[in-house]
Amino acid sequence: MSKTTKQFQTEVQQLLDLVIHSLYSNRDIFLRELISNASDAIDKVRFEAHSNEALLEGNADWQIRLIPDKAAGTLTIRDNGIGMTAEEVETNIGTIAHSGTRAFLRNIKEQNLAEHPEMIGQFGVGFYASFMVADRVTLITRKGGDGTQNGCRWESAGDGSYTIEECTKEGRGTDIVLHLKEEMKEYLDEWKIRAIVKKYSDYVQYPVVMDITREEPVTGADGKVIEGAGTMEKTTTETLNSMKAIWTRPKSEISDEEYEEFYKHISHDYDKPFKTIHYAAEGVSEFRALLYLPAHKPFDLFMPDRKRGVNLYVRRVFITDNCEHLIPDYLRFVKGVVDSSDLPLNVSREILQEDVQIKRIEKNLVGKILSTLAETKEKEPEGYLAFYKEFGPVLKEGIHFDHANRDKLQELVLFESSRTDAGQFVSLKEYVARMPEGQKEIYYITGTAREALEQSPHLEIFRKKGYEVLFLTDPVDEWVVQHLTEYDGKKLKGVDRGDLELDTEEEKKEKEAKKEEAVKQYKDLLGFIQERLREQVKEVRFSGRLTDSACCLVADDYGLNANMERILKAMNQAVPESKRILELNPEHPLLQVLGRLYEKDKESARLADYCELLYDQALLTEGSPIKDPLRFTRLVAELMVAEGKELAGK
Ligand SMILES: Nc1ncnc2c1ncn2[C@@H]1O[C@H](COP(=O)(O)OP(=O)(O)OP(=O)(O)O)[C@@H](O)[C@H]1O
Repeated sequence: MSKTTKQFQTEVQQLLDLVIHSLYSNRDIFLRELISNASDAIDKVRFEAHSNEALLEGNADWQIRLIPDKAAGTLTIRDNGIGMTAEEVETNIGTIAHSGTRAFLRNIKEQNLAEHPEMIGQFGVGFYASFMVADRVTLITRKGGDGTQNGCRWESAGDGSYTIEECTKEGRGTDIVLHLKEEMKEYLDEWKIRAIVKKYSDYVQYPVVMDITREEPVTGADGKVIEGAGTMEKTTTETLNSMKAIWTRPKSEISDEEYEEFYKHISHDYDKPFKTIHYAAEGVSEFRALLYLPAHKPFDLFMPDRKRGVNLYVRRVFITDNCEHLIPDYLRFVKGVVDSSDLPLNVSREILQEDVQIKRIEKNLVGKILSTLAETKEKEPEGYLAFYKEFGPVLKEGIHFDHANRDKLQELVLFESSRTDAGQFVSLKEYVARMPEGQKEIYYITGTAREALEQSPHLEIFRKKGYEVLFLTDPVDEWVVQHLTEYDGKKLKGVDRGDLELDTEEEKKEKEAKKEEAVKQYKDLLGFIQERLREQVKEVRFSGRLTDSACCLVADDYGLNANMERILKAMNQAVPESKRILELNPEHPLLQVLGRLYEKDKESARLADYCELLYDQALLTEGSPIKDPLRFTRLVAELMVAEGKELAGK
């Protein structure tokens, strides 16, 4: 392959522009990113060499070497990791594979990145961070096991294009040569480099080395200083990091700053973590875990191709960052490291899928995370609330998927309610504790937004009775309530489904009497409305839940409610045919008008129109779309005109 010039994928260039122009608040991190890539590359070759020793080329002296060259103005980061083929360079460096990340980048333009660098930090600028300090970057790499002539040289000035060509390269691995910008030459300074490595990469488990040259007194063959002989330059290779995997150290010896830096290293988050969980499990399964609960949700929390957050190590050797069964999906926001003493080093990724040790570890991690959350909720309610606002919708998925931990999870979930202010939450325990006497069930309403739910006619009777209703506005809530059907011996009941057990015996009798009276009076009318709306509803009946509104739609106990219908449609799923019940308020004046019209002329077109309007009204008040908005507005307009004419005639 001769030297070719190629264009970056649009989003890569966009990312580069963002890095160059917006991310100047902490340039030092470029070195952390490159050392971290080098360390990942060594992890990979070390792991793959278990099944293919040829990759090693006889060199297992793992090392990341930093080479500052003041004369050339370059800083080189050299590793003897896995290296890349030319194709890999093109896909890894020239493109962004994740569609979610691409979409995010497209949208990020409008944000003020200079003020919110954490937005971009969320997915890690990785290699591109080089361009914060360099105006040209050369990458020379060769894949382990390939011949020395199969190297690849890539170069770019970060201005939209790059060149790529083949080259020879002696050692396996990758050199990143940063041609430092004039004002970035401080990164050639030994002390600056030392300080950055110590701060950001101390725990990297391979030696980060650098040649250090010092003026020293001349010594003789016996190593003794020769008096009066002056000084000479002496170069020694020094390891700059302690290489102590932070998770293997005792908790008492680790400072908050160290925990924080490690979190930032693995998560690319700019913020501190919300909670750090560090422990050693002993017994059936032996492992150490260092887990973090982030403070803010990443942009890709709901994207299917997001990265997993917990890396698996076996006795300090990295195995995978993609172990599916290490942590359940509903805790996918957790970041960290698990280091097992039980698994074999050459465990294959396929075996991991089925491994009983992994299942044990998962069970233990989940238990620890949930108990930490429970403790936090108890001791730091405000902190927990802030965390819950970020991750509550994900945590709630556990109620649906994690049967074994449902009891614990139901203590962790929070909901807004008719008694909380917007943005404030209540737990099920608190709800039950403040239930007024006489209330037997826990009530909730599902929908898309609190503002809409507050207006719902379904709440009227609950307001009157002083019963609190939980507002379930996350799409996942519909699934949550399918599994969370009871709490503390009390049934959870949707206010928009089935019959409600709200009244005392006396109230019931009174209401029944009223209903009977209404049925007697409007029996034929009820039948007539039902007939007119045969296509739309299953039944028309009088309501016990309305006090102010004229009508509403309710689902039967197992039918689809309006919210579920909306969610399924939004997911492009087939919505099963399910008609609901139209409930009418027997005391509403509208019913009397309909009654009079019916008596006067059953065949009247206006009566038929009113039936339709009634149904549309019920749909609109619950926030559902009506089938024919044009016809609806025409009917309302006609009504207004008729009213006008009547007025004129008076
Ligand atoms: N020193 C290296 N040796 C081998 N491969 C590398 C090296 N540096 C980068 N790569 C490859 O390039 C890819 C992109 O690197 P980049 O730093 O941009 O992102 P990343 O490391 O995958 O993601 P993140 O920085 O978010 O962890 C890496 O996934 C890796 O495959």
